[in-house]
Amino acid sequence: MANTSLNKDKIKFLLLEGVHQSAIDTLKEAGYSNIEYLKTSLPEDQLIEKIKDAHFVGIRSRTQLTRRVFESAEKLIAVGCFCIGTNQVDLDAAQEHGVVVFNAPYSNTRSVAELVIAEAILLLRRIPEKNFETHRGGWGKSAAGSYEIRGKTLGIIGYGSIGTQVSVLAEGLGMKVCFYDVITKLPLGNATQIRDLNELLGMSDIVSLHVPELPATKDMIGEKELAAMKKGGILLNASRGTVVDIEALAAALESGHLAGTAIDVFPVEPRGNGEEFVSPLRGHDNAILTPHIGGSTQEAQENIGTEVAEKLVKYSDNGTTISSVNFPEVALPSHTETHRLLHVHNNIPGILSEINRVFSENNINICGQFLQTKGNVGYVVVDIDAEYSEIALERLRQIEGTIRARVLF
Ligand SMILES: NC(=O)c1ccc[n+]([C@@H]2O[C@H](COP(=O)([O-])OP(=O)(O)OC[C@H]3O[C@@H](n4cnc5c(N)ncnc54)[C@H](O)[C@@H]3O)[C@@H](O)[C@H]2O)c1
Ligand SMILES: O=C(O)[C@H](O)COP(=O)(O)O
Repeated sequence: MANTSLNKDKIKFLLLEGVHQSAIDTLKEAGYSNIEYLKTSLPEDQLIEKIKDAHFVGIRSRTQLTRRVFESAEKLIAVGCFCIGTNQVDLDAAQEHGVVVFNAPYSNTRSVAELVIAEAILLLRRIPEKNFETHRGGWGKSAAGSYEIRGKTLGIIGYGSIGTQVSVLAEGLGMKVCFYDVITKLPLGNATQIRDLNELLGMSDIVSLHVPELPATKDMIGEKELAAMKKGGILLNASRGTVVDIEALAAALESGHLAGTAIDVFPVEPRGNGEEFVSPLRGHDNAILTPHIGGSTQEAQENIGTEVAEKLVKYSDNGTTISSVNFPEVALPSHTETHRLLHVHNNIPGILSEINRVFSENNINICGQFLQTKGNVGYVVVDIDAEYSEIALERLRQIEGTIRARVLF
């Protein structure tokens, strides 16, 4: 088991939002026992108090890690997003404070893809309305407005990890698939890339959104885009709530322009279970509304727990930052018989020579050195003889532009 300069029982992990038990198991197996576990997210002020003595924090999509939070989190060295999205984290502020952010880019993608396909079938058969009607004592046996999925056209917006899986599953069911993406993508199966969003909207029976939350995707589907969809079309959104203008969607359902919708993510979501969900879509029988559970399956959550916890352990034990979303990526070998210095600094000219001066002036032999920069931050890792690590660490911390430095034994 690798050693850290601080005893492992002093390294505190704060895990929020009920991340899976597999995360705790992974941390404990690696020797980390100082774990505070909360089932919910925390509002900013409470989070600021809790995070003060944490070295690592684990969150899901609900916890907002703002600049203010990073300013108070003096001990924090890494964030684990136990989900795909990282839009809830101020990544620039994290970088400026030398905090590495990891996520789980793939583990829940299959769960989202399965949900989307299931919703498409249910909406084409008008099951949500029939379900409500039957529960109310009605009996609406009719084929009117009900269709097979076979032969229908699915338009995917955002052909990434989830969009591509939806594409493959849809083709397996006999659908025609087209997609729109800002990047030229290799189509899987017989899918076709369409360069114009309006064209895709006009040719699809079902439109499914799989883009990230970005300024460019905010209200990407509004009144104009909904009008460009086929009459009787179906809209699915399991990406981010900001992507669809929800008032315009409600209007498109009310006017009968759309036959149905399934929405898993909303512009404003309750902060936790128990808080009322408010939306203009409530009360529409042809709208499947789910509480942001696209990735909420046992399989996905267990895999995410292990994946992200392993990344945090690796960074703590060894300094590796591979697959970080905001930090220079460095894959490091293990360091037996040497001590490892980790130096995070502002990416400014001359800082590497300042770092190397510490070793040359103190006659310290460098056994291994790794450097990577990303944006405004640089990350240098230096393996040296154990006896010199304390003095070198002290000197490295004095270099102007240093954000954070630590040593691994
Ligand atoms: N509902 C849930 O529980 C749930 C679960 C997992 C992921 N998600 C969300 O799903 C989304 C997609 O996830 P992913 O893993 O497929 O992401 P990804 O990064 O693999 O794919 C996103 C795709 O969108 C494309 N894109 C970006 N901007 C675009 C634009 N303006 N127009 C068209 N295409 C654009 C990208 O080029 C990329 O191909 C993310 O927002 C993620 O947070 C939601
Ligand atoms: O970004 C994600 O992976 C999804 O939005 C799921 O987030 P969750 O873990 O908070 O359900």
